[in-house]
This record gives sequence, C-alpha cells and structure tokens, in this order.
Amino acid sequence: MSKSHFTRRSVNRFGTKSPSIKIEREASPLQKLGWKSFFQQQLTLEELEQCLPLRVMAVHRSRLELAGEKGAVSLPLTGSLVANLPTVGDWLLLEKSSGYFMRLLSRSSQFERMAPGGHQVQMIAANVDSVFIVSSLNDDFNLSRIERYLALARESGCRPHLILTKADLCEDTAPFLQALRPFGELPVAMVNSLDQESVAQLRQWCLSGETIALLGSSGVGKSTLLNTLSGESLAETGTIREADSKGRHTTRKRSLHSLSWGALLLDSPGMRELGLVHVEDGVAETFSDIEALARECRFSDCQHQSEPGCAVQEAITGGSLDDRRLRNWQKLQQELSRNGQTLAQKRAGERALSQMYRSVQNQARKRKYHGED
Ligand SMILES: Nc1nc2c(ncn2[C@@H]2O[C@H](COP(=O)(O)OP(=O)(O)OP(=O)(O)O)[C@@H](O)[C@H]2O)c(=O)[nH]1
Ligand SMILES: [Zn+2]
Repeated sequence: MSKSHFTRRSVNRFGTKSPSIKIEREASPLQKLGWKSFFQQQLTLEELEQCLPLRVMAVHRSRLELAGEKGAVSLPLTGSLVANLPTVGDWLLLEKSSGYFMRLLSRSSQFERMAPGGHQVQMIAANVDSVFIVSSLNDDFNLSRIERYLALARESGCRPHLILTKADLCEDTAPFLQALRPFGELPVAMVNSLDQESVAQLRQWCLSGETIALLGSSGVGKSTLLNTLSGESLAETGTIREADSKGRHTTRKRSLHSLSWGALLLDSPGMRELGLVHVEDGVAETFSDIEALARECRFSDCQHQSEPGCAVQEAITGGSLDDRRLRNWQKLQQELSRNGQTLAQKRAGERALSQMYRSVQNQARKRKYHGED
C-alpha cells in the first residue's frame, strides 16, 4: 500500500533494451505525511537548502502541533504565524537553523464553513485529497445533509465517498440505497465501523500520501471509523443514546492522524452545523440535473413554482425529480446568498471603520502641525 512505483528500462551491453524492471520504492516519511510535487515546486533553491517543511496536524489555542521528516514539533502560535492563520493540513516552512516560521505554502484545496453564529468564515482544513461523508444507516441518514457535504467536497475539488455506518444495526439497507439513486456515480460503502474486516474495504480509498477528511454529524461514527481503520485508539468515541440514535457529543480537537501505511485521516468532531459559504460551483455540480432542467424553463427567471413551462416542475410531476431535492437546492442557494451578503456587509463595515480611524488620525496630525495641541 505504501509503495510508489516507477519503472526503469536498462540497456544491456549488446545495446538492446532488456525488459523493464519494476522497482518498488518505499514512500519517504514526508510523502507519508502528504508531501507532493505540488508543494515541492513552491520551494525556491534557497528554501530547499535552508528550510524544513512541516505539516500542521492540530491547531490549539496557543500552539500548533506539527509533523515533519524528523518527527513531531510543537510551535507557539505567535507573531507572523498568527497573521497567516494556519489550519489543520497546512504545510509550513521553518528555518532549519533557528526553527523560525518562514511561510505558509499555497494550498491544493481548502475547506471553509460559516462559523456557527453566522458572521465569520472559519477554516476547517487544507490540502485534503478526498472526503468520506459519513452517515449512519438510521434516523441520522439525511439526503439533504449529504448534498450539503457533497457541495463542499466538490467545491474544493476533493473526491467524495459516502460511508454508511452502523450497517450491523440496520435490518434492511435497500431503502437507503434506493434513496441514493439520484447520486449516480458517488462511490458508496456500507460498514460496521467497529469491525476491522468490514472497514477493510475502505483501504482502497485511503492510499499512502492521501489526506482524507471525515465529514458527518455528531455520533455517526467518524472516530470509531478512524480507530478501526488505524487499528489504534487515536480518537475518543462517544456512546450512543438508543432512544434517538444520536451519539453523545465528545469534545475533541479537529486533527490529522497519520495511519501506519501513510494515509492521513482528518477527524472533524462535533460537526453539528456546517454553514455553507463560497461553494456556488460545488452546489451547481451537486445539483447539475436541476440546473440543466432549469435552463429548459420557458422563463429565464423561473422560480420553479407554478410558472407555465417550468421544466423542473414537469420533472417532479413526471417522477424523475424529487421535490425534496429541488427544495434543498433552493435552500442552499438562499443560504449562500445570505452568507455572502453578511460577509459583504461585514467587510463594508470594517472598511468604513478603518476610514474613520484614518480620518481621525489625519485630523489629529493636522492639529498638531498647526500647533493646536
Ligand atoms: N453498532 C455500531 N455502532 C457504531 C458504529 N459506528 C459507531 N458506533 C457507535 O456510535 C457511537 C458514536 O460514535 P463516534 O465514533 O464517537 O461518533 P463521531 O461521529 O465521532 O461523533 P462526534 O465525535 O460527536 O462527532 C459510539 O458509541 C460508537 O461505538 C457501527 O458501525 N456500528
Ligand atoms: Zn422552472
């Protein structure tokens, strides 16, 4: 699993080419942390000599937990590091000799959400390759929530997979699979997260050097999955309340866990609310069927309610489109526009405030110049 392959063709002394020899090379410690040519290419010659790349494994209030070629490092969150706002999964360059933070490398992908409360964007993770959308085969199973996670994964260009947990407690999985038909190509696996053999099927999606984010609401079994996949007790798990199928909320940090063969799993505990922001393309991709239908509507500003010639309503009447899916598409679009407006207002407010500060400072300077103070 943790091997990368390259082939070498050798020329023998008669000048003819011998068959290619397949050499398997063990992934380097850095590659096992997710280091790729995308990051390597960002380094200048000077940085290659003088700096060390380290990955952010966890962000605490006053320090970062980093991992690099030589192991783990704890770095105080001070100075320019704070201004750069590193998040879990980021790559940083530290100066070899002093250990000083030099810079944050560009991200291959990033996940953001509207912070609970709805006034600020919060980074969830960076440099993620694929996403496991985790949902349990019980009352938690919610197509609209899956669509929300899908929009987020698709916006960031990550490969989404759907992991349906608690298969051992589910008597009939057929209705769940039936409900997933509109999701077409989305790869789906059903597992008992407590069982190593059952979880082994996910190894094909957890290759060496790949970073996988686990997304799903509280209690669906993200930490259990992480522990069983790794074969270690990396994350604390909650206990389930039988009455409402909801898991107990356990307070842990969002952190990156490296598995022995080099895959990296990002556990996002307690994800109850995932406010969408800046994911217009992800929503469009997730609902590409409705978007295509909407282009066929008679009126270009059709609201898909009761307008004549509405192709979307016709599809619902004909049974090829679920009304729930249309409502969720509209709901997510409204949420995006609302959150976009809130952020724009906040930025405008901040601009006005800084202009006011500047003008007060200028007036004070003028008064001083004219000897009024
Ligand atoms: N029977 C069964 N129980 C499971 C399965 N997956 C998780 N559980 C149980 O469900 C409960 C909640 O699991 P967690 O792994 O803590 O859930 P989580 O998604 O990490 O929850 P948060 O940390 O709150 O986000 C635990 O008691 C697990 O043992 C499963 O596939 N089968
Ligand atoms: Zn319409």
